[in-house]
Amino acid sequence: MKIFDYEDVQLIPNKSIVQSRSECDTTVVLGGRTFKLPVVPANMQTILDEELAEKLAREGYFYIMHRFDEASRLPFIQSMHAKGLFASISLGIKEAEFDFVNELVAKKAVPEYTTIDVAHGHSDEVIRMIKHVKEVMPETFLIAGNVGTPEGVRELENAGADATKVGIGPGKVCTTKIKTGFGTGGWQLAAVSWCAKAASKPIIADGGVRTNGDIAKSIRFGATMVMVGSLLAGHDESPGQTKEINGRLYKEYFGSASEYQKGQRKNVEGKKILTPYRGTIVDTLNEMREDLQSSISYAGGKDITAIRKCDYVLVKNSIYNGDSNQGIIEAGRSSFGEGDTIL
Ligand SMILES: NC(=O)C1=CN([C@@H]2O[C@H](COP(=O)(O)OP(=O)(O)OC[C@H]3O[C@@H](n4cnc5c(N)ncnc54)[C@H](OP(=O)(O)O)[C@@H]3O)[C@@H](O)[C@H]2O)C=CC1
Ligand SMILES: Nc1nc2c(ncn2[C@@H]2O[C@H](COP(=O)(O)O)[C@@H](O)[C@H]2O)c(=O)[nH]1
Repeated sequence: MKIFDYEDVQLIPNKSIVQSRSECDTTVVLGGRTFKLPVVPANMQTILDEELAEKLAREGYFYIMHRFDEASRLPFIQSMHAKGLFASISLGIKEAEFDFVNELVAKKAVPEYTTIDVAHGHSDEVIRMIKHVKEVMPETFLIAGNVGTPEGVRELENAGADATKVGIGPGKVCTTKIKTGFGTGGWQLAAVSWCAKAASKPIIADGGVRTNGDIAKSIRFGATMVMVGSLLAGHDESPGQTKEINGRLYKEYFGSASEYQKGQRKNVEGKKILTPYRGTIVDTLNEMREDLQSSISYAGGKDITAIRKCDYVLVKNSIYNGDSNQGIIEAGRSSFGEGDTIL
C-alpha cells in the first residue's frame, strides 16, 4: 500500500470542457437527499449548534448535530421536523443511548440521519448499536465510525451501517496519535483510499483537511462526503468563544475528547486551540464551492464524478501542512511541538 497524506498529493489537470467554472456542479447525494457540497461540519460543540444546523439544513447543506447536549436531541428533532427540515443527530454507545433510540421511536421522532460517533468505531459495542438502530428505526440513514481500516468498514457495513466515517487521529485538535501511538494521522488520505476500495457504501473522510483543495483530494481517493472541523471553526456562527489577543480575533476550537468537552481529565485525547476569526461561514462555504467548481474544471468534467477519475502524482511534502502554525495552542498540557505558541 502507498502511504501518503493530503500534502503529498497533486491532482493532474485534464482538458476543460466548460466555458465557465459556474457550470460545474458540486452537489452530492447522501441518504436520498441532494446537498450543495460534499462537505459536512464536524459534529463537535465548537463547530456546530442548533442555530447553525438549522441554517445549514435550510440552505441545502448536510449537517450532523453533535451528541454532547444529550437532553436537547429529542426537542431538536421535533423542532426540525415541525419546520419541515431534516433532522440529523449523533449517538454514543452507552446503555442509556439504546433507551434513547427506543424513545425516539416511541415519540415518532426518528431522525432522517443518525451518526454513531465514537473514537474507536471498529468495536462490538458499535456493531451492537448499529444492529439496534437498524432494527428499531430502519428508515434512518445510519453513519457509523470512526474506523481506519478496510476490516472496520466492512464489519460496520455488514452490521447495517449505510455509510462509514474514516479517520482515527488526523484531526487538528486530536492528540490520539501522540497519546496512543495509533491512527491514521499522517496518512489519512491513504487510509481513505484503502478503506474506500473495500467499501460498498459511501465513505465520509473525517479529519486532516487543511485546505479547500483537500476536499477534491478526498473525493479523488474515494470519499463521498468530507467532514471538516478546523477549517469551519473560526466563524461568526461557530459556537466556540471569541477571544481578542493583541488586537486580533480568534475563536476557540476544542476536541470532543478534550478535558474542555469532558469536564474532567480522564481518557483525554484532544486539546484546545484558538483559530483565527474568518467572518461568516456563508463566505467560507461559498469559497469552498467555487474552489471545488474549479477542481471539477481542472479534472475535465462538469460534476464531482470527474474528480474521481483524474490522475495524480505523489510529491512528498510539497504542500504546506496546516498543522504547524495556523492556530495558537491555548492549553499546553497535551503533547506538543516546541514551535507552538503556548498562551
Ligand atoms: N476521530 C478521532 O480520531 C477521535 C474522535 N474522538 C471524538 O471524541 C468524542 C469522544 O469519543 P469517545 O471517547 O469514543 O466517546 P465516549 O467517551 O462516549 O466513549 C465511547 C465508549 O467506548 C468505550 N471505549 C472503549 N475503548 C475505547 C477507545 N479506545 N476509545 C474510546 N472509547 C473507547 C468507552 O468506554 P471508556 O471511556 O470506559 O473506555 C465508552 O463507553 C467523540 O465525539 C469522538 O468522535 C475522540 C478520539 C479520537
Ligand atoms: N483524536 C481526537 N479527534 C477528535 C477530537 N475531537 C474531534 N476529533 C476528530 O477531528 C475531526 C475534525 O478534524 P479537523 O482536522 O477537520 O479539525 C472531527 O470530525 C473528529 O473526527 C478529539 O478530542 N480527539
